Amino acid sequence: MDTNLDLSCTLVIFGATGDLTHRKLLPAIYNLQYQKLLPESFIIMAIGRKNKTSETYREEAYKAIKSFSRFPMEKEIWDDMSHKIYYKSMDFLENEKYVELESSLKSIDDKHNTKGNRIYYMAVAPENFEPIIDKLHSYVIKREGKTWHRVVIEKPFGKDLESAQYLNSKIVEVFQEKNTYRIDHYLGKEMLQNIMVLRFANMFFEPLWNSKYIDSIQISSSEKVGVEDRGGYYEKAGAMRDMVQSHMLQLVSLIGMEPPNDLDTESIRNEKVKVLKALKKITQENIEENTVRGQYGASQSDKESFLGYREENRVSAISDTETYVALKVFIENFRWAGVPFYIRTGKRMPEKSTEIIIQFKSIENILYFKEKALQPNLLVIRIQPKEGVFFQFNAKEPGTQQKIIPVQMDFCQNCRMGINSPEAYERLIYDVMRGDSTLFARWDEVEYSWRFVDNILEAWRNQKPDFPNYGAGTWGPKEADILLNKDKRSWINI
Ligand SMILES: NC(=O)C1=CN([C@@H]2O[C@H](COP(=O)(O)OP(=O)(O)OC[C@H]3O[C@@H](n4cnc5c(N)ncnc54)[C@H](OP(=O)(O)O)[C@@H]3O)[C@@H](O)[C@H]2O)C=CC1
Ligand SMILES: O=C1O[C@H](COP(=O)(O)O)[C@@H](O)[C@H](O)[C@H]1O
Repeated sequence: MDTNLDLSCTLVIFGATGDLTHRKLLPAIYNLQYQKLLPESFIIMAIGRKNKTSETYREEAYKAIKSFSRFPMEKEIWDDMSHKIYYKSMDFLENEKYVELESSLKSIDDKHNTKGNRIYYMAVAPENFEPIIDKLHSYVIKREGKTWHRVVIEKPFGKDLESAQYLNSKIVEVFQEKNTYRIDHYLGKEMLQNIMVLRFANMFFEPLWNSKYIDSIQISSSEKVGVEDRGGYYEKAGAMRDMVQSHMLQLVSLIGMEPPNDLDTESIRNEKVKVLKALKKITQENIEENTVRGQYGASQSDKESFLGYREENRVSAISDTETYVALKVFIENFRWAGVPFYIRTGKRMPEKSTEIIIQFKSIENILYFKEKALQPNLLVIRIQPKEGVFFQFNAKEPGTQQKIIPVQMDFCQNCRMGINSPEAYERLIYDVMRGDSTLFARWDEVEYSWRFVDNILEAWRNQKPDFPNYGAGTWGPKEADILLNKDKRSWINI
């Protein structure tokens, strides 16, 4: 990466009054400013529908950053940043507003010497991605000299394969692939970036990373929160589109991929996409034995009481939107033949946690046959909230008796003094400025994820689920336990 790159640009945020901008984007930008990573000519053009002045928007941004930033709010840093934030109120479905927008952006370019470079960030509902890009094409974007125009598309990228293909066809009319950043913020998380390092920089993992030594893999991402106030969006998405199509399948790719020839963007993406192409199809014929879906219902205990998904979000009383998914997935290639990848994700679970558990095969118990069955070795990659690596192995319990017990080595990355891991969005926004798309999804990754997910959604459409089927604050429907019990395994909660 060229460290002398000129990062001058205007970041145009569509949806700047929304939840994502407040909780993630503004704090991430402040954190970059805090670390002195932003150039003098870095400007934010915040766009929302609500009527407000740049001054009132700055006050709102200040509060958001104060609440959500990992670095403390410091006057000097905020002063440096705040006067470079502009707000424009516009309905982004109105054509003439784009003429005004271009004129505002032009005067910002001239005043702040941004060189005309721009990032258009789509922090808006998915159905608005295409109309905005279309209008930018007609009224705003002009390719001139060395200036660059990049687009960041939030997820979900489409609602199925067909809509994703359509959206992509519209994007390529305006932006080259190298200027298109399909964001999956999980890829910006520290421990996801660490997966390749763990696998390919350690002699004791890579030789064992295959079906000969690995029994099964569990990838779990649980959230304590419910759908909160995103019911309008979520009702059309569900956990499958919201989490599995993007984040969970990215985790599968990183765990399953072959070593790339090189660490450049395309070599890594080439290997990831091969995993997605090799996923065994789940269709009507095998849906029962490979999938479980759930929706949380109301629950009450001494400590807490929760509304069910339907009441909490005021959606249809017969909504069949899933807030929980568990899958058994196979990668049909030489390395992974026969190794199940169990995936689960859900809202309103007992805790917030994302982790990957690699369960190794049990050793032939020839020597220690008097023992109860020896515990399998486990390698746990902790993504969040604790970041680190945990390894479980067998050892002799101290004492006069021969007793073997599982013991653990636990490396906690974010417990180490002085480590305050960057938020995913910090890294990702910085990468867009630097023109590095390694941690973003290439079109074919999105395409093959949809191919896999669409088959499941199609099969589910043919059956009416019996929802709600798990209580808020529990680990999901009992069928998810049965999914593993049938294979003589169970979910591991470390
Ligand atoms: N929130 C999150 O944690 C995450 C969100 N995402 C994705 O980010 C995107 C944004 O999500 P989120 O911030 O939650 O959504 P919100 O509903 O909170 O925000 C939507 C934004 O779009 C603006 N808007 C809507 N319609 C118009 C219009 N016609 N003209 C101008 N502005 C309009 C709203 O402006 P106004 O309020 O002024 O009406 C608001 O700024 C989505 O694609 C979502 O899937 C992805 C990961 C996490
Ligand atoms: O993309 C999304 O991710 C969040 C979970 O992200 P995390 O970084 O907090 O694990 C999820 O809540 C949201 O529904 C989804 O759109």
